[in-house]
Amino acid sequence: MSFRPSDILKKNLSSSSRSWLVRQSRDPYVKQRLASATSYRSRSAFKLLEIDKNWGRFLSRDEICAVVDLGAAPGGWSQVVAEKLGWINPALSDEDMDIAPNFGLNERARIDKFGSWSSTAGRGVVVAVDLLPIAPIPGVHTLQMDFLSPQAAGAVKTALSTPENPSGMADIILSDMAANFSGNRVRDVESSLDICHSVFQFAKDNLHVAAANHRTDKRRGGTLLLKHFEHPLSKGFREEYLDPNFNSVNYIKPSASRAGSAEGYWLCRGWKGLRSH
Ligand SMILES: C[S@@+](CC[C@H](N)C(=O)[O-])C[C@H]1O[C@@H](n2cnc3c(N)ncnc32)[C@H](O)[C@@H]1O
Repeated sequence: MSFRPSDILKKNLSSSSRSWLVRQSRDPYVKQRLASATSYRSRSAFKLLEIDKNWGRFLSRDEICAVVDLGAAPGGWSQVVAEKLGWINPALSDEDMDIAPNFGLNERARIDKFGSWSSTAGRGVVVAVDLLPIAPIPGVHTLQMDFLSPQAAGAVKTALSTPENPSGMADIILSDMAANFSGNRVRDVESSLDICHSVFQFAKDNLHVAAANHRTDKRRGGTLLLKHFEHPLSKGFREEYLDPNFNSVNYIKPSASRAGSAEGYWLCRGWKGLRSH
């Protein structure tokens, strides 16, 4: 499938729509995603693949068995996680995948070789939440709801509680949630911070704490990957809530994230289990 706006189409569009179309048509990640109907559903998937690859492949560790994906629609991140947990057949091994700098190009090779994604028996549970519907993904339990609603935490907890994960605790919480842009910078940052606070509250009650005895149980403190928008208020949030409660917090701007966007991610590793907020 190609994505090149025709001259007639370009002539009839507003200048902002025209530049959007041109930008899309030149974007290597958009091209890659459109190359196959069975490939990742979102351009965002390449951000998660890049972060995982550059930060210790935290999605693939053996002990990972419960992952929450917040703001998951259309499902690109959930596809990546389902693949890492073995729910989607990774026809090529991780070693074969040379994600950077041409993120996902081996995905094309994988699809060419095997025809389409195929599902297998994986491990663990993935819970994906969004206001919008998410088409089924093997191994992923989807919840269509507002994560900021009072019912959300309980619903996610129930979905996480499986015979394999009786505590209902999460090993990894991912949040790519973003409210629709209003165009008002202050309001947009405030909505992003509301989301960050709500995700932190959920993490506080539901992220695995490191196992007390590392010799018998290798489980580390849980991981939180949290999208936010750069702003002094966001920096304050990080200093007050994230830095004291995780062993490490890193700011990441993946190359698949558009340079002009203020979005960034905090990768917070080693939840300490403090309950001070
Ligand atoms: C950038 S998209 C996520 C893309 C996704 N990571 C992927 O790879 O397909 C952000 C999502 O956040 C969702 N969202 C925003 N506010 C939300 C809320 N309060 N509750 C649940 N989802 C929300 C939006 O509906 C949108 O689908």
